[in-house]
Amino acid sequence: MVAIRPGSPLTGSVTVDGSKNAALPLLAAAAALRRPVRLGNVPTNTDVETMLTLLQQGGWHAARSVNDPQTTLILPSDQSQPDLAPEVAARIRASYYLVPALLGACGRARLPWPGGCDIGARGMEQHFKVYERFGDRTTMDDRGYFVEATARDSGTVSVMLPFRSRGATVAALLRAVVEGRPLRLGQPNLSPEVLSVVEALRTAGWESRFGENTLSLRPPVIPSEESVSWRVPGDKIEAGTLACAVAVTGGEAQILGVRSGDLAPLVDALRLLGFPTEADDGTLTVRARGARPTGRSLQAVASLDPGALDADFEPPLMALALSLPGTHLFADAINPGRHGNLLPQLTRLGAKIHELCPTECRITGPQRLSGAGVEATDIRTGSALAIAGLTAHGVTTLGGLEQLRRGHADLPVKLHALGADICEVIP
Ligand SMILES: CC(=O)N[C@H]1[C@@H](OP(=O)(O)OP(=O)(O)OC[C@H]2O[C@@H](n3ccc(=O)[nH]c3=O)[C@H](O)[C@@H]2O)O[C@H](CO)[C@@H](O)[C@@H]1O
Ligand SMILES: C=C(OP(=O)(O)O)C(=O)O
Repeated sequence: MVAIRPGSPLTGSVTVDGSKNAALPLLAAAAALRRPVRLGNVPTNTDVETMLTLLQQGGWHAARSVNDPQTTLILPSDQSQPDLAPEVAARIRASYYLVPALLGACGRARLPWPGGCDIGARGMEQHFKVYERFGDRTTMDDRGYFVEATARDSGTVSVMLPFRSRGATVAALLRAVVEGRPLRLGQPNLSPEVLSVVEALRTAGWESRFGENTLSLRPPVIPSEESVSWRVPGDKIEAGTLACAVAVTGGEAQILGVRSGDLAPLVDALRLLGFPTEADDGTLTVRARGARPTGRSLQAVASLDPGALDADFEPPLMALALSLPGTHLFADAINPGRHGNLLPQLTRLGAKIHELCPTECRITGPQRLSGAGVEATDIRTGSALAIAGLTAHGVTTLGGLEQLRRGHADLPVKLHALGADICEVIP
């Protein structure tokens, strides 16, 4: 566990890791492509390490470069095998991204129900609808699901998603890649993580177009087996978390290595609250020293719509808002169990939170928090508690670091580098 105490304002600069949630589908895309892929800026958090283990189990060569451990080489499978160790695959949500690659390599995929953050019912019936549109047979039981490729057609596959699921969008893209078929996808998820996959496929010769309501993909005119190089974008959520930590302490810092466009809703939120914030040329600058909170009401509503607030920004913003004047609204109906994880932990620090319903709450600040023992019950609950601990009077001990490390290789180290009073303690 780590112990956190309030201290001086966070200052300096720090570089974020590659994004876990972009790295996971890019690794699966590399496996689906059946060409050598050199992927740079691959973070070392445990979910990504789990994904690399799964690729190796499936027969792919997936290894970090000795000279540059952030670069991973993924080579096509010659000895594929579709039955990945269920206890490993069940650790992460993103094991479901491997279905298309396994279908391409073995014609079938058997996986356990996905794990990952325990933040409410997390269905995947839209993935199965996607596979069925490609002619695959799907079966499921208590332990997991089985997908089998049956059809060998070549025309365009059209799929209309009922909502903008990131997982189902990636499933459709990668299934089209494996089958070499054009895809027309209605109501796609257009998050930066999905667009990173689209961009990567373009470098491999796939044509793609998208507007707000449709995403289309076409195979390369001349297929190639040459290697391609991709790069995982910087982690927007890690950057946003660090920005909230800087703001809560009244500090001033530069957070490097993240694309400015990925941060627009977070930057808007910080500015609305009164923190001068710029995102330019891969650098997020937060100047909270001497900043006057506006007292304006933040409405942090998680959404899957293009350009809207990513659900994973909501917890760090909630931790920040507790220290600010005004009445602020928070909602995450995408992950219906998130508040059930986060709110009781913040309450242990003395936060007064008015729950409007299980997925919506109102906070009126500023509130004075007191240090206590808390638990990272999911990745973003962990990072929000680290932020809250920076202002809570006394010592906050944060346990459950294995959850935090699933998404961030070393968030406490980065906070320490900015001057936070945070250290690892043996319980
Ligand atoms: C690995 C990864 O990138 N995880 C992110 C991804 O999760 P996740 O992979 O769950 O995201 P999706 O966009 O696919 O799904 C969002 C929600 O829709 C529901 N759903 C989805 C598909 C389906 O077939 N049926 C169904 O019911 C689930 O309740 C799910 O929680 O997006 C969430 C919301 O932006 C983020 O909080 C997670 O950090
Ligand atoms: C919810 C998250 O991850 P996962 O979907 O992998 O559980 C997350 O990254 O915050």
